[in-house]
Amino acid sequence: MPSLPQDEIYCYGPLLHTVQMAKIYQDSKTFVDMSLKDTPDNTMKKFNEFMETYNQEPTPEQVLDFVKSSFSDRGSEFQPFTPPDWKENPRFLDLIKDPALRQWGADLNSLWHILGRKMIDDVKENPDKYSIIYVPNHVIVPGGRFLEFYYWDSYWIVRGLLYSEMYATAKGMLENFLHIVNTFGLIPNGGRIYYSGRSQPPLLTGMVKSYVDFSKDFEFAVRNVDVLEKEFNYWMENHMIEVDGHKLYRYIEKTTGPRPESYREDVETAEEYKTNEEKENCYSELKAAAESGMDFSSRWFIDENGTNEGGLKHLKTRSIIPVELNAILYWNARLIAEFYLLAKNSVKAKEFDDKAQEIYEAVQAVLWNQEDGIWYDYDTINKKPRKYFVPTNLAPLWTKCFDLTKSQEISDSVVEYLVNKTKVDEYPGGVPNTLNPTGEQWDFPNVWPPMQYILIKALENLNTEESKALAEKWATRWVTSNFKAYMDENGRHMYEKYNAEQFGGHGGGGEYEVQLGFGWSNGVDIEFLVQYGNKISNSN
Ligand SMILES: OC[C@H]1O[C@H](O[C@H]2O[C@H](CO)[C@@H](O)[C@H](O)[C@H]2O)[C@H](O)[C@@H](O)[C@@H]1O
Repeated sequence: MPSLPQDEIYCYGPLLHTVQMAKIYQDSKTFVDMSLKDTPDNTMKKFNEFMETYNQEPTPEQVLDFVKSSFSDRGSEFQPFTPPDWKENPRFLDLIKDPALRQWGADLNSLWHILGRKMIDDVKENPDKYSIIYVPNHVIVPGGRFLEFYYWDSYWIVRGLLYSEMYATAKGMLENFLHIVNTFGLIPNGGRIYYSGRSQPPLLTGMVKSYVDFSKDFEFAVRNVDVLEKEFNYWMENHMIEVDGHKLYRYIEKTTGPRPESYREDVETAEEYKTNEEKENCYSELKAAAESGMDFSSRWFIDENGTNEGGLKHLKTRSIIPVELNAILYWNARLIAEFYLLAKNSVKAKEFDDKAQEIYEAVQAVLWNQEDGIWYDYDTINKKPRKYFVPTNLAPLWTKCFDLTKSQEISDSVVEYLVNKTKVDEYPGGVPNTLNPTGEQWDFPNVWPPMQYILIKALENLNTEESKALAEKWATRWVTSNFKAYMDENGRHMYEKYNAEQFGGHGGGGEYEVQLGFGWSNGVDIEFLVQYGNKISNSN
């Protein structure tokens, strides 16, 4: 990622440190989302004078005055906007049998209005004054404090848009991502420059596949396959780790300093470390966890005994090989091969089929656990599988990174794992992200929409009687529980995360309040309403 003039305001440096450590906003993200009233240079000059005036020790009130005089409120980079291809009655609504659920489907479709964002022209003309990354087309965002695009969220948002027949909006978002790969060489975690040192689970190729499947616009894949290859290579070149001669991939981030959007929180987490090196190490683990999308979770803890107990000081994200990242990269390679074949480039198609095969073999050799009949993350410090439940243990089934001829055998062990060994089928509000109640947002009892999606698709892909029955049961439970939460007396809300222990409850915990909106929740519910809505009734 090239360096930008506004980096020293939004990404590192004394101004960022002074403002974030003054605790003038409850949510650290508020400040880094504000736009500049003047150029970065002039703002830095003004800041240096301000610090001199107050002997380098301004009070929080003085810092707040400085921020108010130098920055515009967050959100000022957008203009009111309705996606032009929005339709009131997309055909998917006809597939929903229950009238109350059908009305909810219509409400979900209407939420694309509220989540649509278009940048004002000034962002393109004066990008130095903004932390937002300029993109040519409008986007659908997650919602709440998340005013910009998020990489992996967009996979479920794009699928929801496609069911809503908003092909132009979906295609525009894909073009934005392709533009970003061409400009930055990677897709940042989210649409802000302070996110650009890390990515998120690489689902652009999967989004292109979804778009092509729905629209039959095969030319789009043919035209852009080289950009998808470029993104794939970014992951190959920056995330590889070898285990027993196999190349696998993990989450890792290489910039220095705390996460700008959670600066104070990260400084406090690193407080117990004395040396700069230890602190930087801690920041790197936090940022690598953010790259995974699961920030934060005991999934990334390795304590002194090699277990997942402890807290953020035990984060060892970079030393854990995550099942889903490897399963997704396998899928990317397969899809890129498919697109090269469409482009009649059989040499490239073969190259990517070979890459897929290589990842497949590594996943089977290192992550598959024959004893339990499931895949596990791998701990490279203690050289052992991490035998903890995470929905992503099933990700190879979602991306078809498994031997399809062994479906029944795998289905037997996977269903046994879910129903009897981990008992994750027993929760009324969905399958929790882990079984470890740490208070972190990606731990028990929180249930996350993308994970319900991965689990249900995994079971569907096994295509056995038992796995299909469980998939239908979980999809029904998910839809009806989310509907109950939506109809709650506190208002009509879609939440970013839900609660395994409560049918109709919503999630909490972690470093920010539960957010409303919400992009991926809407996308996942729309897809399950499409698939199972002819059977589900609100009284199920
Ligand atoms: O500001 C804290 C963190 O917020 C984001 O993470 C969470 O929200 C994202 C948007 O829905 C989602 O993609 C991610 O999985 C959530 O954990 C952000 O992505 C983090 O990088 C950021 O530090």
